[in-house]
Amino acid sequence: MQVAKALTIAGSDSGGGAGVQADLKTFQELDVYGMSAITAVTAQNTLGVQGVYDVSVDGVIEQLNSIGDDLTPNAVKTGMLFSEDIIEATAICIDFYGWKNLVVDPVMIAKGGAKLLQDQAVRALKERLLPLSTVVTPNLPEAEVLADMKIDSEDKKKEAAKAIHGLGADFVVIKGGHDSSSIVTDILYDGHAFTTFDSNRYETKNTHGTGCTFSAAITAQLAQGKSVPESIKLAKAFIQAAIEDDLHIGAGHGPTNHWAYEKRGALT
Ligand SMILES: Nc1ncnc2c1ncn2[C@@H]1O[C@H](COP(=O)(O)OP(=O)(O)O)[C@@H](O)[C@H]1O
Ligand SMILES: Cc1ncc(COP(=O)(O)OP(=O)(O)O)c(N)n1
Repeated sequence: MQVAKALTIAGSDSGGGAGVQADLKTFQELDVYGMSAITAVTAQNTLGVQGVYDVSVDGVIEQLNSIGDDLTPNAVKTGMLFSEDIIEATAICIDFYGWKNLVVDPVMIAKGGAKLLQDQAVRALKERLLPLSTVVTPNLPEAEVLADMKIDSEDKKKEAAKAIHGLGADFVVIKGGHDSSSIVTDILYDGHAFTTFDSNRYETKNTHGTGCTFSAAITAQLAQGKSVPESIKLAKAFIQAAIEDDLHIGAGHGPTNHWAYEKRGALT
C-alpha cells in the first residue's frame, strides 16, 4: 500500500485539541501518514495555556534530521514555532532536505491570549519561512501583524493578502473565524486573483484548534497531490464538520471533532 506522508513542525497541546495533536488526528482522518517534530511543549487544556516549555534548537534539528534522513514527507506544515532560533533552524532544514508543499500556519497567540510566538520572532517568520511556503494561513490578527496594517474592511483584507503574498508565499489564505458575520469567509489570493470560501458560522464556544486543524487538512490534501484551491475546499468542509459536530469536552473552549468529516462521509 502506497501512502502519502505529511510532517507537522509544531507545539504539543496536552489537551489534544490544537498543535501537533490536532495535526496528527487530521492527517490520520484524511488517510495520510503523520510525522511530527515538536518545537515546544505546552501545558494546556480547554481553559487556557498554563505553561510553555520550548524544545532546544538542537532538539528540533535532531528531530528534523531523523525525519529527513529516512522519511521524505510529501507535504510539511508549521504551527507554533515559538522563537527566532527555532524558525531559523526549521527554515534551514526545510531548505536542506528540499521539502515541498509547505503550509505555514503563522501561530502567534492562543485564543485565551497566551503568547505562542515571541515578538522578536515575527521578522524571522516573514523573512525566513514565508519565502519557502506554498500556502500561508493567517487568521485576521495574524494577517494584521504580517501585513503590518489594520484590517477593518474587505478591501483591507485584500490589500493585506497582497502584502503577505509579497513576502514570498505562493498562496495566501486569510481566515474569517475572527469576523463577526454570519457567513465565515476565508479568502485565497494566488498572486493574480481572489477566490472566496464561504460557510455558515456555527455558534459554539468549542473552536479550540480550528486553525491548526484547517491547515493540517490543507497539508494532507497537498501531500496527496491535490492543487491548493482543491485542498482548501476540502479543508473548509473538514473544519466545518469538525466545528458543527462539537464534542463538548472540557469546561472551557473545547476541541473540534476530528472524526466528524469522515463520519459524515460514511453516512452519505
Ligand atoms: N464559528 C465558526 N463556524 C464555521 N467556521 C469557522 C468558525 N470559526 C472558524 N471557522 C473556520 O475555521 C478555520 C480557522 O479559522 P480561524 O478560527 O479564523 O483560525 P484560528 O484558529 O487560527 O484563529 C477557517 O476555515 C474558518 O473559516
Ligand atoms: C500548541 C499549540 N499550537 C497552536 C495553538 C493555536 O491553535 P489555534 O488553532 O489557533 O487555536 P486556538 O488556540 O486559537 O484555540 C495552540 N493553542 N497550541
